Amino acid sequence: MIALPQFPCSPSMNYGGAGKGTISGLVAERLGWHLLDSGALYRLTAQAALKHSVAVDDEAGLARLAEQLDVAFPVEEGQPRTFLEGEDVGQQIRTEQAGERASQVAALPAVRQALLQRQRDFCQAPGLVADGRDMGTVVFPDAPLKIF
Ligand SMILES: Nc1ncnc2c1ncn2[C@@H]1O[C@H](COP(=O)(O)OP(=O)(O)O)[C@@H](O)[C@H]1O
Ligand SMILES: Nc1ccn([C@@H]2O[C@H](COP(=O)(O)OP(=O)(O)O)[C@@H](O)[C@H]2O)c(=O)n1
Repeated sequence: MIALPQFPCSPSMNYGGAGKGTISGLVAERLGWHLLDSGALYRLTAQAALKHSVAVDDEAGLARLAEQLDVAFPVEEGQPRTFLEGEDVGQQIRTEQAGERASQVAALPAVRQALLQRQRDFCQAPGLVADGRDMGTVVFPDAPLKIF
């Protein structure tokens, strides 16, 4: 982790429920680095679709939503929060149903393409811990450390 490019990224990939989100958060906190929970972006895209009545099979409409997604991940009183268009949706996007909708929108290539640059934009100094299945292969192929 010393021979790093300008803005190092450490993607982690794993199966759902294995604890990768928890570990990623702890590592980012310990290093004082940024954190990308890529799954949250897919969950938020699905949530935005629900809010704006865009069908889960409307690939072009979903890609537009993903491109324009108004999201924020502030930490308030030590707690990470997830905002969509100014509304705290942290609870709503964590339900099983929200996860299923996220998987549906994540299967659409145009949505994945739309979220690609947004995810790369998270890679800022002093570094980024990026959590998600395609972090090391597609989003940050040059990451100096990949944990599978
Ligand atoms: N080391 C651990 N020991 C016990 N429970 C854990 C540990 N890491 C994570 N968990 C719990 O397991 C569940 C899934 O963890 P999470 O980090 O969301 O997994 P993933 O990101 O791989 O889907 C959460 O409820 C979390 O609190
Ligand atoms: N990098 C990523 C992250 C999530 N996803 C999708 O988004 C869903 C929600 O991601 P998550 O990380 O919150 O959930 P789990 O992987 O823990 O189920 C996943 O089930 C995948 O379908 C993806 O396709 N690519």
